[in-house]
Amino acid sequence: MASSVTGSFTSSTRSNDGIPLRRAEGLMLVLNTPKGRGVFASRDIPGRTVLEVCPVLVLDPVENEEHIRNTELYHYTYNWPYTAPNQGKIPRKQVNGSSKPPTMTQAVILGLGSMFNHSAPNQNVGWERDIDRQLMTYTALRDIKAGEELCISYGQRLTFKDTEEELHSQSPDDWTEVMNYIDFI
Ligand SMILES: C[S@@+](CC[C@H](N)C(=O)[O-])C[C@H]1O[C@@H](n2cnc3c(N)ncnc32)[C@H](O)[C@@H]1O
Repeated sequence: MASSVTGSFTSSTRSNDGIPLRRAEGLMLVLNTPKGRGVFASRDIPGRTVLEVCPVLVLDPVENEEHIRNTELYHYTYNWPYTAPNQGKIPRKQVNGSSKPPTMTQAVILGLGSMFNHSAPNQNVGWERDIDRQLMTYTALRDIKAGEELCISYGQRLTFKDTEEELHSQSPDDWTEVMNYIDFI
């Protein structure tokens, strides 16, 4: 990390106009689950609780394709709509030789957002992008009991073997059902 951060604050950093960042009480990181690390509830969490508001690092699409895609970090990124900086300026190179400016890229979610594992049958956390402010908000989709893992859905194209694959037959046939949960928040 660049070492330009110092202990001093400018007048603008004392402003009250900032974005409130939140992390709910009762979240814990468990290190050795079958999915690697995971986020669990250490107490009951009511449905609709905002679990975390996470700042986002939006990646340059070319850097993402040429570099990040070949690293472990790629498994932690989310699809993110891309707007070139400086109104209409396109990245220094196009993605995969395409003649069109990219409209999508990937983003790294800072904070706990990158620790939520995937569960198709037991998704209990929804996420919502705030494109303009480069934030991701995670919300409990239902009441969550102490001891439950907090899981999002990564969708259907996974880049790893899902430890819950055998449970998929019990997941909703109709994915609009899952979208309905998400509308609930
Ligand atoms: C965003 S990270 C989640 C945190 C990760 N478990 C860790 O320890 O850093 C995504 C990675 O977690 C693992 N993972 C998440 N959900 C999984 C699942 N249902 N089955 C197996 N592995 C899973 C995969 O290795 C995946 O690439």
